[in-house]
Amino acid sequence: MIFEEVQFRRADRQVLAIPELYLAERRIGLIGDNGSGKSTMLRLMNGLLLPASGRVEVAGLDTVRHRKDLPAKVGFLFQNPDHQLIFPTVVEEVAFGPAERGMPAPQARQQAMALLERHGCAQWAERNVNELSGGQKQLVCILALLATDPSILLMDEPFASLDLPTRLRMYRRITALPQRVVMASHDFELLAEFDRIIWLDAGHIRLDGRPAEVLPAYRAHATIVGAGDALTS
Ligand SMILES: Nc1ncnc2c1ncn2[C@@H]1O[C@H](COP(=O)(O)OP(=O)(O)OP(=O)(O)O)[C@@H](O)[C@H]1O
Repeated sequence: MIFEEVQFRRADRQVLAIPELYLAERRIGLIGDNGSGKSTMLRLMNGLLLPASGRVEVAGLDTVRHRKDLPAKVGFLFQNPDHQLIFPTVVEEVAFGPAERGMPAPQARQQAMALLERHGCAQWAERNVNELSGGQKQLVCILALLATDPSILLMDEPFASLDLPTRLRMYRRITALPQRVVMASHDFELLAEFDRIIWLDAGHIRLDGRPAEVLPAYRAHATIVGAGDALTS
């Protein structure tokens, strides 16, 4: 994945500026305060947003010129599961991606059932997605994404509403995945296992390196900022 002289604006404001970035590690974490540009960066990688200037290349594809080809290679997990779930039942949701990519419907359904079983949620198969809790919906989104077997997974705070046992299960699952993962997260326990962490600050890369370097630096910054708020409130 490559960012070259990328600028992105919202209304009149520049919200992301990345002069040059080459991402080759298998597990990359994005951290930063709310509004620092993490979601924007992920959406530039999946072609949902296009750079105002510069170039983004993902899985060898220029996101502007090859936008239509990106979904086959790049899986994206939204922060809010309601933005992702479109089918009435859980099994239909998980079976949709592979069926859309040409797998015969019965086989796609069988594979979806196997995936649901492996994650202990086969009993949800015929349930309406709207009847699930927020965390359950999030898990269905993750399984639907894994079912499509993309070569790159982009995840925007995927574990925010999962309970601890489910979160630990998903950690193990993500760690074992062969795919490249880029994940925006505030979950330092998981990010500590990653290969590279990028700290975004007001749309700029403030620090980029190993978790052992970047996570404590961000934590120290957050502590200082938090203490400042406490003193002034
Ligand atoms: N639809 C929008 N219209 C205008 N500005 C937006 C829009 N979406 C995001 N922004 C702005 O872009 C900037 C970056 O937002 P972004 O969602 O990328 O941040 P983030 O780091 O993912 O935040 P969070 O941790 O809260 O999810 C913020 O200043 C935000 O206010």
